[in-house]
Amino acid sequence: MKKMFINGEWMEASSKETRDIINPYNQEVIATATEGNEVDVKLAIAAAREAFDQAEWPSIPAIRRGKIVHGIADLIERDHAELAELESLDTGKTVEESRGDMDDIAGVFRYFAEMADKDGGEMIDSPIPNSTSRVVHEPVGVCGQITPWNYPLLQASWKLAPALAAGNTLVMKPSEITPLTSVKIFELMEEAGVPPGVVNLVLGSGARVGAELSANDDVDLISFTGGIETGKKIMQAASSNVKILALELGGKNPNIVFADAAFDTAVDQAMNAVFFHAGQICSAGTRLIVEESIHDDFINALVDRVKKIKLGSGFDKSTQMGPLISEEQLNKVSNYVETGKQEGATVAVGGGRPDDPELQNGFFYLPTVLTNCTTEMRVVQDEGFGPVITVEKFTTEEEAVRLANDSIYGLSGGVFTNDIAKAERCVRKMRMGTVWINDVNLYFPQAPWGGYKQSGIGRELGKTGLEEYQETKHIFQNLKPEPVNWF
Ligand SMILES: NC(=O)c1ccc[n+]([C@@H]2O[C@H](COP(=O)([O-])OP(=O)(O)OC[C@H]3O[C@@H](n4cnc5c(N)ncnc54)[C@H](O)[C@@H]3O)[C@@H](O)[C@H]2O)c1
Ligand SMILES: C[N+](C)(C)CC=O
Repeated sequence: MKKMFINGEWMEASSKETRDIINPYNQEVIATATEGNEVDVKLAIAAAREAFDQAEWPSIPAIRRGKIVHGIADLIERDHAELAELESLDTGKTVEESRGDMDDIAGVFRYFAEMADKDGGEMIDSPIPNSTSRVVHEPVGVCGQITPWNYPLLQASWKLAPALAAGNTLVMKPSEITPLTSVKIFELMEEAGVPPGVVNLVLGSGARVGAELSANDDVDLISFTGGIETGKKIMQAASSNVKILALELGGKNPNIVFADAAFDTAVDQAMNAVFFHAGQICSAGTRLIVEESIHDDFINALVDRVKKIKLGSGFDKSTQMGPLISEEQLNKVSNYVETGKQEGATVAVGGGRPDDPELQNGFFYLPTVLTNCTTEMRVVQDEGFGPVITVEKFTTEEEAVRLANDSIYGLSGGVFTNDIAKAERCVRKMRMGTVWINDVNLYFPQAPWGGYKQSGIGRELGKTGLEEYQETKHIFQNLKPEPVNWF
């Protein structure tokens, strides 16, 4: 039984309800998790509140907090193989991808561990005679953290590491369908010496655990990664006590390919942009925008390679793409492609489930390329969150940028060209939080991550990722106090 971690103790939900955790490759039950509700999350929030207000964790020297966060990274490296396998079992992604995630995750804990004691505040040149003025950063308090199923531990690490380094206490709610690595990281945080009550884990649904965490007045900050509609609900709930809010939402990310780009690299990267983790990536380059003069050759080359993508178990070394996460997601992607067909898109390859008998129990969908797409189509505007690329054409640089920006989202985008001045002009006009020139889907702890427009509010990672978990305080000191005699 996968349990919750509240106030330093592993426990079952008060209701004793449970949930089966399903392997998306074959629908086998791989674990049973206790299913929390409002009662459990209130208990966890009370523990986090007390741990913060007693102030042991927020007030220990930051260098000691940093050492504990480094210790968590050490344990992730020690248990790297086990964590990667758990993540693949739970999500269906290839073990190779999960290993890469675990490297990134250890790096995120190290990055924020190093930052913990580097902020000594800032002196301000006070305009008032005989005074000092300085700015210090302090932890925000109790943080609620809600994560999605597509990168369960990676998205959790982007929240846990900075929150801890900055001296906060927290309650995390992972996706109810992929809790395995989140449970494991809480075991590792306990082993690393994080004091009781500082980190709390509540398992359960968004509608019950997530909603309570977002609305509860004892929570000072809510950090959410997930879909846009859930983000809007959380924003409303968080208004109850004017919580600090950080939202990492969806994307519908353009990938512009100019005729002068290195052709084979651009084809290769157009695939990397979207077929990792079966396209279930917020920053997946699902909108391919290709210059008309190379469009037909580009699509032919792309389709040739897409046909060869090997689907299968994430544990099979020859597998290049695993299943979708759930039946619900499979239906969503199938309906999305059907919508595209009705709108006039052409299926150049894929467009359905594979007929390989070995894949019938898994939630597999073929890698798919839809051509003849135009910006107003739903398939070009909606986040499908599956292995599907839509292809649009352009003739001028201005048109390419205009198409790329024609979206409610603004998470990420790519530009492929050998003309660096053109690339620079384009990326400066693209309204997205991350833009790549001649590359796709790269992120690392040192650089901020987040969205423009409806892709979110705030930034994770980088210096800003720590600041998200800090309050800013101005301290003014009168060095020569005496009566003012105004009244
Ligand atoms: N911007 C990013 O960095 C980023 C990263 C990963 C995923 N995502 C986005 O996440 C989405 C896929 O993940 P998902 O399907 O798990 O998203 P989701 O919004 O359905 O669920 C995310 C989390 O929110 C919880 N939740 C659901 N309803 C809730 C409510 N009313 N109140 C509080 N919590 C609630 C869920 O239980 C889950 O833990 C995609 O849109 C993807 O683009 C964004
Ligand atoms: C943020 N990222 C790219 C790691 C995962 C998005 O789904």
